[in-house]
Amino acid sequence: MAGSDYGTIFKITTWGESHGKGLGVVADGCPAGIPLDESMIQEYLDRRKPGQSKYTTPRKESDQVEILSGVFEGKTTGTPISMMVRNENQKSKDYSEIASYYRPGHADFTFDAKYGFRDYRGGGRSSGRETIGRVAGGAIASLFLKQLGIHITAYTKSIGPIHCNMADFNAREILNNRVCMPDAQAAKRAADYLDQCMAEKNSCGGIIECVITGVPAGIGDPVFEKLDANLAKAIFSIGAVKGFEIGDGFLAADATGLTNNDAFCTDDQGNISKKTNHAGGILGGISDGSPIIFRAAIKPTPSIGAPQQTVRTDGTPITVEIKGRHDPIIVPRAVVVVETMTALTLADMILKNMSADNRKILDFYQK
Ligand SMILES: Cc1cc2nc3c(=O)[nH]c(=O)nc-3n(C[C@H](O)[C@H](O)[C@H](O)COP(=O)(O)O)c2cc1C
Ligand SMILES: C=C(O[C@@H]1CC(C(=O)O)=C[C@@H](OP(=O)(O)O)[C@H]1O)C(=O)O
Repeated sequence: MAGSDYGTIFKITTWGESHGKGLGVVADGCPAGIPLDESMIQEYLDRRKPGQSKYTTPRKESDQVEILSGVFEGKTTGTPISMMVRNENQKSKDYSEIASYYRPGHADFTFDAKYGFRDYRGGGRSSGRETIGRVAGGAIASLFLKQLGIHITAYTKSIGPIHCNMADFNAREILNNRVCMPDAQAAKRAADYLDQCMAEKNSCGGIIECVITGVPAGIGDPVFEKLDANLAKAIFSIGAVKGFEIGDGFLAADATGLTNNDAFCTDDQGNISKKTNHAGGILGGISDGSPIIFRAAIKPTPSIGAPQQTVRTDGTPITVEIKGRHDPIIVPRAVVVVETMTALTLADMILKNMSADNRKILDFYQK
């Protein structure tokens, strides 16, 4: 299927469907010599896997990864790294009904419009389960970036009307509570809100924020390959993402030049930095050395049990109560997907940047 590849030098191709035999990724362009084994990938996949709490889909999958190629004696070899996860808990008969109608908010109608035929078992290729390949490939990109001192942290900033109080930010909470919020009190209130939505067979959305530290100034290309443009594309490619903003984002529209501009300054060591970070760490599509900060808006899960109006594939009106095993909220499961798509984008742009400055090329050849 066209559109399943992402990246230029460090690139991935994801494959598989929600109810097929399995899903996976081929990650190519990763430099040789990076320590890698299955447990390092599994750590990331375990943060994404379904069936972990009452706030995720009850579909129980172990999501155990197998590395099929590209790793020898615990290190990447520089050749394509192929990884696979087998589906174990498909209950495809629960989905026979949705073959005959179009779920509001899901991709059923548009897949039929495009291909004239769709794998209706679960979301098929449009299922959130496809993100397994992104997380596995992006885990490698994250490990590549960590050795450069670049760290990516995403978390749930809000769920429905419940927002984290950033004064209470506690990084350990992100992995500790079921909604991945860095504020324990907000996490409790969010859980209550989710209980209420679930009791009404409804779903809700929220916002994921992502902070990247350690990116030096100078990463990203002008014009069509801007770092912020590529991050927006990577994040928008995740199912259910409906908004992206960087730095002050949409609030910048309410600011003036004086309040929005970040003043430059020089520190004690003579390094140039900025006094504030309204820009979110990117100017002219190129990193400016400040932390990169962006947010993604995630819509409510489309497949819900409450009655909804739709039509059958032949156009007859119908009221549906969708069955199957669905996430009551997508946000917490998408946090690690945002992190790993960010890692893939940055790893690729850093590798592309190696040829940007003749001084660096001369340095390499004159050594
Ligand atoms: C991690 C993840 C889990 C998801 N879980 C569900 C789910 O359980 N049920 C559902 O209807 N949609 C779920 N989605 C959202 C759909 O995949 C998505 O809404 C659908 O593909 C339509 O794409 P769009 O919302 O980007 O237009 C999930 C998405 C992600 C990223
Ligand atoms: C199983 C996962 O989440 C699935 C994402 C999803 C969707 O429509 O996006 C729908 C449900 O599964 P199915 O495709 O069987 O309907 C979720 O359970 C997963 O992400 O691993």
